[in-house]
Amino acid sequence: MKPAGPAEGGGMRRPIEGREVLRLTGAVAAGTSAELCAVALTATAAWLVARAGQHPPLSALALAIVGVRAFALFRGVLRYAERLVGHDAALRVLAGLRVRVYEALRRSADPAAGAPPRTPRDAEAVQRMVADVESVQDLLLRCLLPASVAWLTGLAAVAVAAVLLPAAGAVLAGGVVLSGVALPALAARAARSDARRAAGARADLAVCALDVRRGAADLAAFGATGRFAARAETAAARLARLERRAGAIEAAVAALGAALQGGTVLAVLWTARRSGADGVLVTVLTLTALAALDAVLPVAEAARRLSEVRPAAHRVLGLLRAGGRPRPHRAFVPAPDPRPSLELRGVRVAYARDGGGSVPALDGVDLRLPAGRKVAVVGASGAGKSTLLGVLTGEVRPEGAVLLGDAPLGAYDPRDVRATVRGLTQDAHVFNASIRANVTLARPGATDAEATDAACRAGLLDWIEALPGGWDTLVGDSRLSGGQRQRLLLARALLADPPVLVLDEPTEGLDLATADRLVTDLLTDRRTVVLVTHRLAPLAAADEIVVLDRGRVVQRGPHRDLAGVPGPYRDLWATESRPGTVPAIPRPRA
Ligand SMILES: Nc1ncnc2c1ncn2[C@@H]1O[C@H](COP(=O)(O)OP(=O)(O)OP(=O)(O)O)[C@@H](O)[C@H]1O
Repeated sequence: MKPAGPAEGGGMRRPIEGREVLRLTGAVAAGTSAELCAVALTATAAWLVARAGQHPPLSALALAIVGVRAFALFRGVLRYAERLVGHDAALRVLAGLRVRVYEALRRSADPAAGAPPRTPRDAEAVQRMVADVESVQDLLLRCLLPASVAWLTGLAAVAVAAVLLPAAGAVLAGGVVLSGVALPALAARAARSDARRAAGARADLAVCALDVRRGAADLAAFGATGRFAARAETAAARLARLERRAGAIEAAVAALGAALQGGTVLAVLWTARRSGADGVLVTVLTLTALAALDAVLPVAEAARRLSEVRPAAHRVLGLLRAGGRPRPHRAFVPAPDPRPSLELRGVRVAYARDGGGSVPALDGVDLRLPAGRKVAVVGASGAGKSTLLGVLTGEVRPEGAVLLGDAPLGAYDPRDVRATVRGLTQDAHVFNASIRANVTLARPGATDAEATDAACRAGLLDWIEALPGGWDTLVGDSRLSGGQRQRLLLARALLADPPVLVLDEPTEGLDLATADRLVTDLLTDRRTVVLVTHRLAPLAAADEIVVLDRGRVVQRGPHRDLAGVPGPYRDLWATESRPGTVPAIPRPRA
């Protein structure tokens, strides 16, 4: 049994590590100190002006003058320190979070480790998760940090005011609660429903814009550009309306905040005067209240942003919880033989339908693959061919039994399964890297001779050698023709050299002669091969051909038998043998 990787089986850690919590606390401390310096600066300056009006000796003002200078200086320095420490902590949290989220995504997408089959929306979900992680930065820097600083500053200002004049302290406390708690709650509530609607409108606009951009040529050819552009414009107008509304709410919250600040300042002034405090104290308390509310009012903006980023933060946390939950320790059976048999018994796969219910992609499929057997799978589009390969590789978990050697496929370490059954599946990817890196990805230790041999068998070598950059030429999905891409992926699959090779349409995009030569070569290989193909000409070399229709095996046997009996295979064979016809499996009538 192989040792588990560093992240495998790791328990759920806190979303933010202890050291980052310490850094963030430091940022809050620096931010609060900066805001307190600002409040103290206003209060001291107020005292200085009011006291100076009484014409005291200069020495009586000296300390306050020094205080004003010191508070102004420290305010700047501390604000800088807050930005520095806060951003440093947030970026560190983000860096750690990214690694853990990708790890959790990897685990949650590993079907062999218990993940559900992939859905077409998986890529969308991964993209959204990447954006979600970025929004955690906003959560820290624009929500939690400013809100903590504001509340602590408000609390300290209320305490100081209460010491100077308890009644004024009580009034200021009321103003702080209204501006720091009630107003933010209101702002968050208004923003929440707006954010939901705006997110929907933004997604609609993105889909429309993507359709117009990607399908520009088709739309122009069919004269439908105007209709699709109008759809995009409607979506854009709806988004603009929502954004204008959000702007109006933001302005209303700011106005309400200013009114609360003004009201609190006037109330403190009135209370201080009524309590008989001297003019200097009244001035100090009034301006302290003004500065304290200046510090507290940003909580409303933080709350508004919080309601925008909260769904994203929930999704990240949910993923970390699901992906980081300790997996029960599983004892795997030892790796299979170097040339194992593979068998499906009564295999059934049903995919969930969007509107509810499920649709069977495979229904009671049996398949025996003793070591070295060559099987071709044919059938109409949607018949279940790719799903069948997914079951063999462990990507799709079916009902029924899948035996690798003597043990169920699920009893093996997923890494052993991957090393034993693999090949070319429909979602294989060409990376933006050199041809060499793309081909040897399957076996990083492969020698040049082995890579050359795989490329030669895949019919790729002549093309590589004709390139000025040869094996070091940079490629990527968008820089290759369909045939080049397929051959490159096939070379990678051949170099992997697994005991059971599964190939989904390996000859797609190749000319017929090359495709037939390639399939014949694959079907005379020493290993087990399961091949999905639409081209029947070279299938005489296969031990068995399995014809699928709507998830069921409707015919099976060698080419010479199937081609001689009435049925979908003979129909297809007749069509393919007729010159100038496009092969296609006809569906038997239901
Ligand atoms: N992830 C999925 N979610 C929902 N339905 C799916 C999913 N994958 C496949 N299906 C459905 O299962 C059925 C079998 O699909 P599968 O891809 O196995 O067919 P196929 O024979 O390989 O088709 P093709 O030749 O077009 O690739 C189809 O009806 C398809 O729509």
